[in-house]
Amino acid sequence: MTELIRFEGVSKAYVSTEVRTHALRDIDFAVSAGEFVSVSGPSGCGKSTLMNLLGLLDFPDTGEVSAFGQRFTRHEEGAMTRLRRGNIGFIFQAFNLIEDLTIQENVEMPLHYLKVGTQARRQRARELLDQVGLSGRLAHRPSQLSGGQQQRVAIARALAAEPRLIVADEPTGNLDSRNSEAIMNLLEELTRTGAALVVVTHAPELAERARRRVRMQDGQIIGVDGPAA
Ligand SMILES: Nc1ncnc2c1ncn2[C@@H]1O[C@H](COP(=O)(O)OP(=O)(O)OP(=O)(O)O)[C@@H](O)[C@H]1O
Repeated sequence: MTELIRFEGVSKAYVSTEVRTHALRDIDFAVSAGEFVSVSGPSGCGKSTLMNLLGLLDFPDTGEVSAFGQRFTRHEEGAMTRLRRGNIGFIFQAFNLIEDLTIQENVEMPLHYLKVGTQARRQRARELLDQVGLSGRLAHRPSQLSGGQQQRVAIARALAAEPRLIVADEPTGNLDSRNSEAIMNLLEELTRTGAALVVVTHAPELAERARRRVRMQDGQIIGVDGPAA
């Protein structure tokens, strides 16, 4: 299987005036094409930090990152942004949709960054919103939709640029059980399209659906269930 991203000996600390918090300690981790991986562990164990690094939003203090065929030994903002926009989709607990834009415009956003033409952008956004069952809501604003519907928009947005990797941070965290179930089904379907999905979650019912389940504690990976990468 094609390897998309690999961390070797990755560590990351946050330094404030008083304390130094070791958020990640010597992590080795890789994700291959089409995988469905869950990451769980207690609050503060480093899950969000790991997701930020996976999403090429941040860079480790020490260690090496290889992503989409490129090897980084230091923070290279431009290259990381380019790789991120072309290869990675994001889904957040708080949906993170832009209220000033319609649902359709929100889904078009990643394509806008990639300079895809207006017509192609619109068409792709409509197709995706149709796939997530929201074709009747194209001109609505995010706040006019339920939480479950907003998360479906966020999933459509994450898929817009046909990413090879999707990172999701507590995607069902703000949803009731019925909406969570619908979102979990949608995420599972998404892994059948060939994209890799890495999901951080406290919810055992979501974590258990993943083929590989990573457990973290105190900035370290303490266990992996399922096939090794
Ligand atoms: N910007 C920051 N500045 C200082 N410390 C931070 C910062 N971000 C995270 N930390 C600390 O790093 C550690 C790991 O945080 P992280 O957010 O990755 O954990 P988490 O597992 O995602 O937690 P949660 O489940 O509560 O979201 C924690 O001790 C946290 O307090």
